Amino acid sequence: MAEPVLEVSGLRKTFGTHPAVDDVSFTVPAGGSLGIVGESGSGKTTTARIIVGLENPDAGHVRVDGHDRINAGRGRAERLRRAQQVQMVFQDPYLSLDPRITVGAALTETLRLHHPGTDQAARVTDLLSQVGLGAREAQALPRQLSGGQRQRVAIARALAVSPRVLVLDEAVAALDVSVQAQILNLLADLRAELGIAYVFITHDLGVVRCVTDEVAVMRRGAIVERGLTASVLAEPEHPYTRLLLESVPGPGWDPKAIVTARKALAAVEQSADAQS
Ligand SMILES: Nc1ncnc2c1ncn2[C@@H]1O[C@H](COP(=O)(O)OP(=O)(O)OP(=O)(O)O)[C@@H](O)[C@H]1O
Repeated sequence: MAEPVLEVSGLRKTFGTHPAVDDVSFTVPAGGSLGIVGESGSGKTTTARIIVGLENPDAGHVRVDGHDRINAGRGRAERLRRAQQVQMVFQDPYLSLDPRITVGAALTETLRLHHPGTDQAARVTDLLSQVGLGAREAQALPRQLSGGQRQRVAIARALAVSPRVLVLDEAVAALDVSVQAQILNLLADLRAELGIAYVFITHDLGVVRCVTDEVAVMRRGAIVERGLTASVLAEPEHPYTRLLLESVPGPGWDPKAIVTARKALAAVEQSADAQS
C-alpha cells in the first residue's frame, strides 16, 4: 500500500449540541481516491470543509504528507502552503469563480500567486487543454460557458495550484448525466496522469463506483463502514449501507426491499442504543 498522503484522525465537530462529525478517521494513499457517501446531513460536507480548512474541528488531526494542517501557522506563507496541499471543487462553480474576470485571467492570477516565475501563458494553455478547453474558453467569462465547461474551469483552477489532494464536494451533482460522465472520465484521466489523491463527497453511489478505490459510509456524523469500493458495494456489511444500496432504483428494483432494509437498520440501532 502506498504511503498515505492524507491522514484524518479523530475528527469531531459539534454545532450547538449536534455532533455533525463524530470521531472520523481515514487515510488516502498518494494518487488514491476515497468516496465519502451518506444521506443528507450525515456530516460529509463538514468533514470536507475541515480537511480543506474552511472549518475548524473541535478535536482531531488532518495531515498531508505528515504535516499537520489544523495547528499550522496563519501567516501568508503557511496559507499558501496549505492551499498547495489541498484544493476543493464545489457543486456550483459559479460560487467559486469570479463573474467579472475571464477564465484565462483567473487561471493566470492563481498561477501568479502560487507559482510565480513560471511561464504563465504557456501553463494556462496546458491547464485548459488538460481539462478539454481551449483559447475560446480562455477569453470567456464564467456566465458565457455551459455548466460542464464551468466545472472544467473550476477543476483547472484547482490544478493550477498543483495540490496533493483534491476534495470534490458533489462536484458533478448539478450536471446532466452525459456531462457528468464526461467530467468523471476527465477526473479519472487526471488522477492517472498527475497522481493527485481525491476525496469524493457524494450521495450518488454510481459516482462512487466510477471514480473511487475505497469508500467510507457516513451516518449521523460517524463512519459506519469503510472498505474497497467494489467489495462494499457488492457485499455491504452495515445495514445502513444496504439501505443506501436498496434505495437506488435500477433493473429489478423492488421498493419493498427498502422497507426491509429500513427495518434491519432500525433493529441494529435499537440494540446499539440499548447497550449504550
Ligand atoms: N454551520 C453550521 N451550523 C449549524 N449546523 C450545521 C452547520 N453546518 C452543518 N451543520 C449541521 O451538521 C450536520 C451535518 O451537515 P453536513 O452539511 O456536513 O452534512 P452532509 O452529509 O454534507 O449533507 P448534504 O449532503 O445535505 O450536504 C447537519 O445536521 C447540518 O444541519
